Amino acid sequence: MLLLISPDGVEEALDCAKAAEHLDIVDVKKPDEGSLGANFPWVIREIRDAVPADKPVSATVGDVPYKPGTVAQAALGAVVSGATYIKVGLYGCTTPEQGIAVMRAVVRAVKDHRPEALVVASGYADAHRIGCVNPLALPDIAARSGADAAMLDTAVKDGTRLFDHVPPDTCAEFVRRAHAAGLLAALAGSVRQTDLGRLTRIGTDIVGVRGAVCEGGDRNAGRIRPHLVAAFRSEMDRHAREHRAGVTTAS
Ligand SMILES: O=C[C@H](O)COP(=O)(O)O
Repeated sequence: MLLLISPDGVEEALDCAKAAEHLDIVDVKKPDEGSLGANFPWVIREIRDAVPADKPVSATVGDVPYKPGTVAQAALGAVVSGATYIKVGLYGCTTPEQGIAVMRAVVRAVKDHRPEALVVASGYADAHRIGCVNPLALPDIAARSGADAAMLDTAVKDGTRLFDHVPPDTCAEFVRRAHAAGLLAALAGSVRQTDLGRLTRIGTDIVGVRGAVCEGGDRNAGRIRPHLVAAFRSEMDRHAREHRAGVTTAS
């Protein structure tokens, strides 16, 4: 399982760089503009320059509306600025068809510019609270639009968590559908160390976190700390070892 960490700007990205050996992807976002809030192109560029070259930089394009043209332009901005994972939160899409229309436009915009960049179609575990497309529709949306990964995060960061909205069995079905379509499966949403056993067992490819590696577990007031990133990775590694050895723990 790969570890994706979401700093809110250049300063936190520098702290991520100090913990680079413990993480796999640095994800640029602007949390005060939403769960998948988009940051400025110059911030993506600065962060690309600040983190080791062998660590991919991801950028969120935003909690986007059902406006394929607008979103395709934003996605191009992210890839031109140096991101090689482009994440789109389908916030304003109420049907799979709308999600596919947005994601097809994004895939074309991104891959015309940089064919090897990975496009991530993200839905929301708490979709029922915001009226957007059902979480289990994401793998099909991603596959039919030519994206590379399907993801779930939470839209409302109020302390509720991924498994509060999409139970582990349903997350397992999400992962199964993504893998059946040849996609990566990414899961996030106030994930804690105690969730890592289940995320490992269901075959999650990428886990995305912010709050769990911030001081006090606070994604808004706390800052990302390198030692918390190291501790989180260590717990991931422990679960991976136990999974390989066939050990099942309670969490
Ligand atoms: O993409 C990952 C998100 O930033 C997760 O943030 P969170 O762990 O604070 O919910």
